[in-house]
Amino acid sequence: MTKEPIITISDLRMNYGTGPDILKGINLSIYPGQIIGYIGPNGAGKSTTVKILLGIINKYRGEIKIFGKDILEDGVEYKKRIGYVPETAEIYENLTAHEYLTFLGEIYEMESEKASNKAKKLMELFGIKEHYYSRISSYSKGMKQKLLIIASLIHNPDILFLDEPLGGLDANSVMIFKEILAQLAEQGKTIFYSSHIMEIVEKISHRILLINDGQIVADGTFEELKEKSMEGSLEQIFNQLTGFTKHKEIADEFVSVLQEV
Ligand SMILES: Nc1ncnc2c1ncn2[C@@H]1O[C@H](COP(=O)(O)OP(=O)(O)OP(=O)(O)O)[C@@H](O)[C@H]1O
Repeated sequence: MTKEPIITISDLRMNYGTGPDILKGINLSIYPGQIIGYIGPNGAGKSTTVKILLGIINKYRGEIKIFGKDILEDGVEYKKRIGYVPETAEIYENLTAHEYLTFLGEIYEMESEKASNKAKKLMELFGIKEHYYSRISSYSKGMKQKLLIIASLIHNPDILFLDEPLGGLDANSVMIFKEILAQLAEQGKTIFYSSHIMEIVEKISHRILLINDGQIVADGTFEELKEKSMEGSLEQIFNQLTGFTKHKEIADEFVSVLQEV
């Protein structure tokens, strides 16, 4: 790979104050123009990694460089070039989409009118333009998700962090969004895609990272992981690498407990 990495993570370790390390020495170089599928079991450390990269958590050990600069030294500058769809949305329900998106645009130093026009166009393309002046509290789940996606992209960021971004989206919208991601990657944007939906991660990712118990245990293209593990699907690779073989046993027991009086 001839390009310079856009994100470099060196020996990243962190804990939440008490107990053992949640991240146990992560080393990664991420290159522009790639969709990175970031997967792992519940509690493995995915959201923690993303929150560190976003600067939300800054008590960590190791070094992180984004756009070539240590993020602890770069302050807010690098954040202007980053977009984020969080796992749980903290949308300001009492605002309208118009208010929310123009407010965000202004934070990103866009002209208010330009931000508003762009927001309206993007809402139209997602089929929700007629709700532009409605309060977000009146939106359906999928509509809120579309709004979050627009909010993460309105300033045309170079790196996009997506945490389970498809929640509530209908099949047609999923198709549009997957195509948008592919085109953004082609333009050289970097997309960090964290999800539990293995079929989608398998299809869209140029590179898959599997974190288990705070460590990266697999790193490669889907084809590379498949070859190494001798498994056919990403779901099976995930089961194998996380040492999980008991789904039937646990389900049997769960159903049998339900039948107890
Ligand atoms: N604010 C917090 N305080 C203490 N421990 C936390 C906090 N947030 C997360 N943890 C712990 O850190 C570990 C990693 O959590 P994290 O949210 O990064 O996992 P994840 O891989 O994103 O999981 P999921 O797939 O369930 O979203 C878990 O053991 C969790 O209990």
